[in-house]
Amino acid sequence: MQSMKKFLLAKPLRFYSSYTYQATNEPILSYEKGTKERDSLIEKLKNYNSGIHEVPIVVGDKEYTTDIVKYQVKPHDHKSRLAKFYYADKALLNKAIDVSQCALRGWDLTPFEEKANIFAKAVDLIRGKYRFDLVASTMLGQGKTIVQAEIDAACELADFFSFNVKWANEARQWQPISAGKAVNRLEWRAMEGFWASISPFNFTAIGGHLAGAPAFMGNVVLWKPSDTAILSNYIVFKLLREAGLPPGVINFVPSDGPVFGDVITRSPFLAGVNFTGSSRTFEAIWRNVGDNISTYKSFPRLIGECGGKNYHLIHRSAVQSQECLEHIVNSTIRSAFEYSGQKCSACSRCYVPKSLWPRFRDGLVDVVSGLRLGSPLDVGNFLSAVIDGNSYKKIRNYIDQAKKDGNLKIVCGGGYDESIGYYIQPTIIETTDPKNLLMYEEIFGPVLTVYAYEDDEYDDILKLIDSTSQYALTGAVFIADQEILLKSQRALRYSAGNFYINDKSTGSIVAQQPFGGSRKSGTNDKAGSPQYIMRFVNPQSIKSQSELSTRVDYDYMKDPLEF
Ligand SMILES: NC(=O)c1ccc[n+]([C@@H]2O[C@H](COP(=O)([O-])OP(=O)(O)OC[C@H]3O[C@@H](n4cnc5c(N)ncnc54)[C@H](O)[C@@H]3O)[C@@H](O)[C@H]2O)c1
Ligand SMILES: N[C@@H](CCC=O)C(=O)O
Repeated sequence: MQSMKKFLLAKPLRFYSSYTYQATNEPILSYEKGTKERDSLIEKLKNYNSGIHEVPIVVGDKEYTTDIVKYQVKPHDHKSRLAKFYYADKALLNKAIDVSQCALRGWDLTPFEEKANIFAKAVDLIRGKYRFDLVASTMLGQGKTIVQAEIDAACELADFFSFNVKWANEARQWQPISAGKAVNRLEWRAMEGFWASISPFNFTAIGGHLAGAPAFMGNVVLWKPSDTAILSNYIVFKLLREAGLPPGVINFVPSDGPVFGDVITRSPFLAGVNFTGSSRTFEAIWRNVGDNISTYKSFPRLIGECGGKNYHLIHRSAVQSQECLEHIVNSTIRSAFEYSGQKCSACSRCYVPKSLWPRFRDGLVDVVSGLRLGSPLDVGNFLSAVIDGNSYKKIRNYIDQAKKDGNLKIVCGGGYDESIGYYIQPTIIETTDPKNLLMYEEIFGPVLTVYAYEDDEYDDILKLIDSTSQYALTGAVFIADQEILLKSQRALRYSAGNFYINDKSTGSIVAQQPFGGSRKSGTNDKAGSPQYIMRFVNPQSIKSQSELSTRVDYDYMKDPLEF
C-alpha cells in the first residue's frame, strides 16, 4: 500500500458520447386547393367539429376525472362545445407532486441520447402523424385561421423541440479544463423537486414548450394548461407520451388557476415555475413564492413571459415611395390584427409623423375595410373571434370608453357582436393624448391606437415611447435614415426585448428571433434560444483526483519572509 501513488481514476458516471441531430425550421404548408394537407386537415376538422371530445387529467400513467366538470367552447360559435374536461382538485394536485417525485430520479439518470430520441420522435409526430390534429384543434378551440394555427401548433412547436435537442447536445459538450492529475467535469442534473408549467391560451406551441423544455432537460413537471386551449394541449401531451416520455415526467393537470398556484407554491418541492401569461398572474405567483420562501427545499427558479404594449414607430424617412407606405401599412395591420391582436407581440400603439398621417390613415382604412372577420373554417376570413366572454367584455369596454373620450376618435371598426361568436371588428383609434390608457394598457384584442406626432418632435417621441408603458416586449421602427436609426435604437434599447427594423413586431421564429421581453413583460429568458434550456439545468461540478497527497504544508513556503 505504501508504494501506491495514485487512486484508480473513478470513471465518470456518464460519458459525453457523440450524438448527431440536425435541426431545421419546419416549412409552413400552404393548404392550397388540391394539396394533400388540405384534404387531411378537412378530415380532422370534421372529426373535431362534431361531438364533444373528452380530456382527462393524467397523473403518472392513470387518467382521472373529478366532479368539477368544464367545457371548452369554440370561440367563433360559443354555444358549440369542443371538449369536456375536469379540474384536478387540491388532493389530486398533491398526488401529482408525489407521483412526479417518484419519476424524478429515473428520468434524471436516463442518458441524454434516450431523452433526445424521445423528443426527436415527438418532432416527427408533430410534423407528421399529429400535425392536422394539432392544427384542427387549435383552429376550433383557440379561434385561429389555418395559417395562424399552422405556424403555431405545427411549425413553432416542432421547432422548439427540434432546436432544443440540437442546443442541449451542443451545450453538454462543453467541459471544464482539467489541470495537473485531476480530472474535472460538469454533470447535468435535473432540479430537485418539480417544475410547475403554467400555460396561456394563445399559442399551442408555448404550452407544449413550457412543459416540454424542463422535461427534456431531465426535470419532472406538473403542466397546468389554459382552460381555453385544453384540447390542443392534450394532443401535445399525448404525442409526447407516444414518443416515449415515461409516465409521471409530465403530469397533465387542468385546474383552477389560483388553486393550482396555491398548491404548487405551498409545496416544499417546488423547483421552478415556467409561466407564460399575463403580468398580473405572474406577480401573484411570485408573491406566493415569496410568502413561502423559507419552506422550500431549494430556491425555486421563476420564469415568466408576460404581457406587452408593443409599438410601431414610423419616421418620415421610411416612406420614399408608395411601396414603402404599403409595406408599413401591411406590416402594421398584420401585427395588430392577425389572430385578432391576441399575440403578446401584437402592435397596439403606433406613432406616425403628422405629415404622413393622412396617407397612412387612408392606407390602413382601405386595407382594414377589406379584411373579413368570421369563422376560422372559412379560408377567406383574415381574423376570427376573440377567445372567450371575459376577453370580449374587456375589449368591448376599451372600445366603449374610446367612443366617449374626447381625445379619442374611432377611425375604423368599433363594432362588436357576441350573439354567435365573440366577434370584435378590427378597430383603429386616433388619439390626441399620447398618454391615454389605450397607449399603455395591454388590451389583447384587435384594437390599434395611433398618435400622430409633430415631425420635428421626433426626439421627444423616442422618450415618450420608452416611458409610456410598463411593458417592454416587442417594438418596430420604420426608418431609412441610418443616423436616425442609430439614435432611435439607442433611445429604445430597453423598450423591447424583440426589436424589429422595417418589419412588423410579430412573427418571431425559433432560432431566428429568440423571444421575450423585460420590465413587466417578463424575465426575458428567450424561448427559442440555447440559453433558455439552460434555465432547467442544475449542474454539478465534479473534480476527480488521482494523485495522493503527501503533506499538509506547502513546500514552496519554507523560506521566511525578509523584512
Ligand atoms: N411574453 C410572452 O412570450 C407571451 C406569450 C403568450 C402570451 N403572453 C401573455 O399572456 C396573456 C394572455 O394569456 P392568458 O389570458 O392565458 O393569461 P392568464 O394570465 O390569464 O393565464 C395564464 C395561465 O395562468 C393560469 N392562472 C391564472 N391565475 C393563476 C394563479 N393565481 N396561479 C397560477 N396560475 C394561474 C391560467 O389559468 C392560465 O393557465 C397576455 O398578457 C399575453 O401578453 C405572453
Ligand atoms: N412569438 C410570437 C408571440 C408569442 C406570444 O403570444 C410572435 O413573435 O409573434
